[in-house]
Amino acid sequence: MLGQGSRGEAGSQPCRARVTSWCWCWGLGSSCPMASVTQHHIQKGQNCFLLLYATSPEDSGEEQSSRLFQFHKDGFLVLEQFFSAEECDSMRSQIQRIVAGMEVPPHCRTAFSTREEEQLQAQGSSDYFLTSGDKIRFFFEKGVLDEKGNFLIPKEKSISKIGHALHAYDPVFKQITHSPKVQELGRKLGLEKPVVVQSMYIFKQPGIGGEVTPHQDATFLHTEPLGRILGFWIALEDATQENGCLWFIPGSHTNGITRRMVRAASGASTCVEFVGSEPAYDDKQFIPLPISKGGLILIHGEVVHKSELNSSESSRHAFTFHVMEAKGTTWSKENWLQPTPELPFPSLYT
Ligand SMILES: O=C(O)CCC(=O)C(=O)O
Ligand SMILES: [Fe+2]
Repeated sequence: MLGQGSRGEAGSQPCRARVTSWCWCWGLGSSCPMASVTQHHIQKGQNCFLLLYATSPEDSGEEQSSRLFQFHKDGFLVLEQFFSAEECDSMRSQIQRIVAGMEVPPHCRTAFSTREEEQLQAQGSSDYFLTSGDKIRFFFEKGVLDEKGNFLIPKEKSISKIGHALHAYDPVFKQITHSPKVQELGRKLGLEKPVVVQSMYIFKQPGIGGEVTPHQDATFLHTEPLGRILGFWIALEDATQENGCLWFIPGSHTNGITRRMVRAASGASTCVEFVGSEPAYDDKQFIPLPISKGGLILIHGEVVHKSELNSSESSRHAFTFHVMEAKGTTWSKENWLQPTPELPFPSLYT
């Protein structure tokens, strides 16, 4: 079984060694005995995973090692059938119950978007968004509300996402987030003190589910140093190119971030603002990652990813949560999302 335990010696000739074990390297630089191997063999970035080379063949776990190698290389990893159909259905049923009981005052009905201008207009000016980190709140697609916040289409078809604390306050999502297999994966990833910072249920409604423009999650969830954020994205239905699966730029997680969303100074007209800008990526750099219901995609906090408008007739529901390795990490006080006395970021390992 692959684990963190078998710390083999760092060979000076890593290419000849067999990669059988690994841990998360937090960019410890020269104090890390494996740093030279990492830099030589994996990537040049400061924040990267560190492969360890096992000394004994019994430790193998080659398949998992090669998957992890792929994760380090690409910045994302697909784990098919991580959750069962029943687990996916239980999340879907639970969200139906939550939506049935939804009450959102008209003035709180804001559209969710990752387009910068819209974000500043809608989320950025909205306290409803800014204080949603420790709540279960509802965000809507563009064009589904009139000026007074009345629904133009049935409300259950108008929701874009629910966030940002299902993992803490809803029993079904809490159980999934902290499920033994997620915890085991965290341990295999070498996470020592992982905390859950946010969660979202994303609907990608048929016909109107909006695009999520290219971004890096660390733009919104900034840490010092970088490299401490990991997204868990769970397909609750088959995600295809037609209904808006995720797309990634492989290897784009190694060059830091280009943009940050920060809390604006008090008195500003919006609650958040952007510092820096997202480069214009070439569409050809992205690869689609279709995945079946129950699949899990691990998303490195700095990998560039997006999803397109869902113009199909099938929805594309997903549950996603983000974890931070809290050991030796500072959460930015400028992030829109802040831990609160009611909800300090909970440990993944509970
Ligand atoms: O589900 C999507 O379309 C986008 C999700 C995403 O960007 C994320 O979970 O980090
Ligand atoms: Fe994202």
